[in-house]
Amino acid sequence: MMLHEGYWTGLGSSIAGVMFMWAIARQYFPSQLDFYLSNSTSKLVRLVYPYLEITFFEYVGERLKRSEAYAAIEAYLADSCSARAARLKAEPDRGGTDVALSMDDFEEVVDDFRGAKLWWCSNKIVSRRTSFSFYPAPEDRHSYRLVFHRRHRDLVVGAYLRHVVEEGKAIEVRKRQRKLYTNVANMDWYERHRNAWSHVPFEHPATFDTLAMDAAKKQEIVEDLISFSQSKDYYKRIGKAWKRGYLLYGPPGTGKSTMIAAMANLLDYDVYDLELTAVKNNTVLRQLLIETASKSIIVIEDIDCSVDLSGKRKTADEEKREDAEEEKKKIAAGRGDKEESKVTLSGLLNFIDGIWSSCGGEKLIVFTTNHVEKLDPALVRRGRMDKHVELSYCSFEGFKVLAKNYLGIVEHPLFGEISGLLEEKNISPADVAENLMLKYGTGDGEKIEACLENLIKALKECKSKTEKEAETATVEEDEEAKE
Ligand SMILES: Nc1ncnc2c1ncn2[C@@H]1O[C@H](COP(=O)(O)OP(=O)(O)OP(=O)(O)O)[C@@H](O)[C@H]1O
Repeated sequence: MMLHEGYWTGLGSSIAGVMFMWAIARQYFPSQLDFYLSNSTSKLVRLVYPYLEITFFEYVGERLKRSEAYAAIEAYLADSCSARAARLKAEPDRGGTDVALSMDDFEEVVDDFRGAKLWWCSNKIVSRRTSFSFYPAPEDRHSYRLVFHRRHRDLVVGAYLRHVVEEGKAIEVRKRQRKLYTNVANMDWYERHRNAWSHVPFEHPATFDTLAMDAAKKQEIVEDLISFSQSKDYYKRIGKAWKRGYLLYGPPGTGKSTMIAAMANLLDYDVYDLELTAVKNNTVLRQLLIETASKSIIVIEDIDCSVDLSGKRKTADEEKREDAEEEKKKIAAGRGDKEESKVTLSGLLNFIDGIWSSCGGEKLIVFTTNHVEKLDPALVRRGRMDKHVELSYCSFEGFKVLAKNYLGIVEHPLFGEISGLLEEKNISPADVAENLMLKYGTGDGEKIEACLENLIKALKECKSKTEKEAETATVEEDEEAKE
């Protein structure tokens, strides 16, 4: 049927009339109209589409921080549902030594939870790229969308999401490549990453099994660490930050660093090796420590050599004021960055007691020293350093652990002589280990015997315990006399 020209003209002016009335109405009753329309539209949609959706974006807020919930969902879906996904993407994992599979963009998987069916979909909002850019635009927004029936709302919002995030976090911990962080980075790294910590994969093989020390003491430490790592609820209940301080002390080469590696391996923690002498002042120290993640050990080795242990304790505000004044003086004098470290004992104590409590949980802080007697009692009092562990010269029990590690033996005719010598002489486990390296002789039996003979020789050359004690006493007397 042909419509004549007059029809179109009439229709055009009617639409224009309706639009004019609509514009007038919106001007006088804007909110009432919007409410009425959206309400009736959503009622209609709900009637025919009984599903709800929740979207989890990768970056929240100012895009500064990756959402922890998103990361946990990603790990959960990669582990539990990706087997069912048709399209997967592969990325290098564990420092590039492995391949990690996860859901590809715009892929869907179905999950089952207590009889409820849930659909997950991975989305990406691709941002516009300028024609001359070769790089992926940083504004690409990744998200996961969860779709479920309205009747499962309470189950999903309560138990299911908790289950996904908890499972996801546990998977992340299991699969992550642990890291050894250091703050002694070059300025290049700092400029590029704006992060004071640089890191390498943490791959130290030490375990408590291979550590030479008294078996009962070792057992006590292992139990203490495990109980700490399982005490989240306990710390919450008593209102204390989930942290524990360890002080490891003893002569050089007795296994303090080795024990820290064994602790990290036991608990699956990262290690932050904090070189205090490279920290400019207390403000930088605070920043560094705030940037440490949970499930980690913060290590300050040779604490007696790293911080000025003299001086009275100051409050955090006094510390900040002093740092600012120091900075001003430096600028006025036109001095560069290569300054001596200005970290003070009170800066360290303020951190352990104060800000420490508010920056994430599950952290161990470990101090090591060869001279426990030099430490300020305030630094190592219980509550700050909860556990004091002495690592000492090699006992026969310790030697047997090393003989098993290095030579693969638990008995030998020379053990008797070695046991007698170890009772008389002071030798560090590091020196024992050095002598047990299979580098002498030919056949296995001959090599082992050569190692043990070598150790006996080294032990005979060591000073006896009484000689050593007398020597230490004389040095201390001389130092006192000088003072
Ligand atoms: N108790 C021990 N059990 C097993 N191996 C040990 C032990 N003590 C030392 N070693 C061996 O000696 C080496 C040096 O030990 P480590 O660095 O742990 O000693 P340390 O007490 O930290 O020394 P320092 O005070 O000089 O830093 C280690 O690599 C390890 O092979």
